[in-house]
Amino acid sequence: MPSTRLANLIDGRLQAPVDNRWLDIHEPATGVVFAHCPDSTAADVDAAVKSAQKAAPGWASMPSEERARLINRLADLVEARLEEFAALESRDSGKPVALARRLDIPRAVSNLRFFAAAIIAWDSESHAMESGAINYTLRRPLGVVGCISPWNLPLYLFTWKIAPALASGNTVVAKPSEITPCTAALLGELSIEAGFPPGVLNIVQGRGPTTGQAIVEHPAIKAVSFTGSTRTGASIAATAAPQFKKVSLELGGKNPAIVFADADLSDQNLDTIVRSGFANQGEICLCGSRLLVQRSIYDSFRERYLARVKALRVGDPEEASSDLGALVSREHFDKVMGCIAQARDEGGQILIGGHALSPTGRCAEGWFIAPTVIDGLPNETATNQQEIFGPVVTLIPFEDEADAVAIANGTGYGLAASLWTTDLSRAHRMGAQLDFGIVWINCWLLRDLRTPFGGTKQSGVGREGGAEALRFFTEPRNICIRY
Ligand SMILES: NC(=O)C1=CN([C@@H]2O[C@H](COP(=O)(O)OP(=O)(O)OC[C@H]3O[C@@H](n4cnc5c(N)ncnc54)[C@H](O)[C@@H]3O)[C@@H](O)[C@H]2O)C=CC1
Ligand SMILES: O=C(O)/C=C/C=C(\O)C(=O)O
Repeated sequence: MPSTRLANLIDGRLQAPVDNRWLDIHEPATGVVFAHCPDSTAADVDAAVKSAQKAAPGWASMPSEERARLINRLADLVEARLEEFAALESRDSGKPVALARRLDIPRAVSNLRFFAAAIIAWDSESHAMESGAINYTLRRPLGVVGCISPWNLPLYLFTWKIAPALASGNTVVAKPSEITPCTAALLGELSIEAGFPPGVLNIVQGRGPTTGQAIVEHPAIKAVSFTGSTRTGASIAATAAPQFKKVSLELGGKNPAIVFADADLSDQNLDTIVRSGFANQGEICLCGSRLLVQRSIYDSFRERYLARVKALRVGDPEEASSDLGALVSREHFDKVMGCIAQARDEGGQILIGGHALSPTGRCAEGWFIAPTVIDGLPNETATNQQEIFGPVVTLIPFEDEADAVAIANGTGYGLAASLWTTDLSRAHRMGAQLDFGIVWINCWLLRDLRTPFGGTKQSGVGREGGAEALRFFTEPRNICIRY
């Protein structure tokens, strides 16, 4: 298949970057370049912002039912081409096509439909004063907003940002990751077919420090919604603060999965615990990369857990039988292999995996790593403190509830914890004590799009999802009427 050139979507038209410079897009499963993406500059961003500014008044004053209709139309178009999107997402990111078909693309469709419905159902607050006045809150769109998304769940997270931004009446300048730009580019094409007015949704492809930075810096961008690394989140916050821009930052995690001796360790629950560590090659900020197990069941649990991890099949993402595919890039593969080497240096015992894999055939040169489980490292080690973002899980024993809370909270991150217990009182107690934005009890990644989504500490600032996202993308105005 000849390699293709992706385009920017600016002012309702597919355009090449002003400087005509392009980035190579690799297929992680083979290491081969299969597409080229615009290496856009500040000039492309500026053109997108100007178009978004022009479109803003019309889009903001359009009835929300009409905005919702267009967003639903886009969802229908994505759904109609689900297979094509899933194949492209898999090729671009290395994830199994089965996962993209089951999770990524359906969730992208749900994101669009959810916020199309949410904006119609959204109501405004009012506060009556006994002294004879009534207040109500108007929520106005911010104007032009920036949405910057990462490579691990490309279309899933891209739509998670643009859907609430558009539904609440903002015009958007969005940038997907330069590592996985393909599905956002296809979505951009479909937005033209759906009938979005020019300038409402602009997609500028390119690198973080250039294109991304230009979006964050642009004075006409009123807010930035970002998902990605903690380091980049800090840089975005530093750029945005002097301009008093709103920021929503969804950053890294070092999440605990906590298994008590009284947990229901059915096959189904064990499968979920394994999935929480290794889904999407461990490249999800919510993955339970620290597996805390009560000491009284440590040995028996470890045996059953390892048997299941051993059964995971790593291979060609195109094969329906592959549970894990390739890591997203050579650079990320090197980072994860470096983390495994560091764990060895710290005295960790590799129970399983710990090495790269070379599937035969077309994937021989791909960036595959065997699911890896490491034992024997205290919580304070770098391995247990740094986000690895790969198929690597550490096992950590704990004595009792207080010990589990101390170890779980003993990290600079605070995104998501999962807790496995049949003791309901313990579940409530720990739910209140765990310093994480999300606590899953006897489940993992069970998502209700109405709930607040985000983390504490270095995992970010603000919440996405449901009304939280609509609040972020709007400015409240208090109207007070005396009668
Ligand atoms: N929490 C999460 O969901 C994610 C965490 N990560 C973590 O980050 C590590 C590095 O991965 P990267 O791809 O380098 O993540 P990154 O945070 O640099 O990239 C995420 C997005 O931000 C953009 N970006 C980068 N620098 C920017 C800047 N100065 N201004 C504006 N936008 C900018 C990128 O182009 C991309 O679209 C991973 O190993 C992983 O640990 C990566 C992706 C997602
Ligand atoms: O909204 C979700 O269900 C998942 C979000 C995941 C991330 O933000 C991530 O992995 O970066």
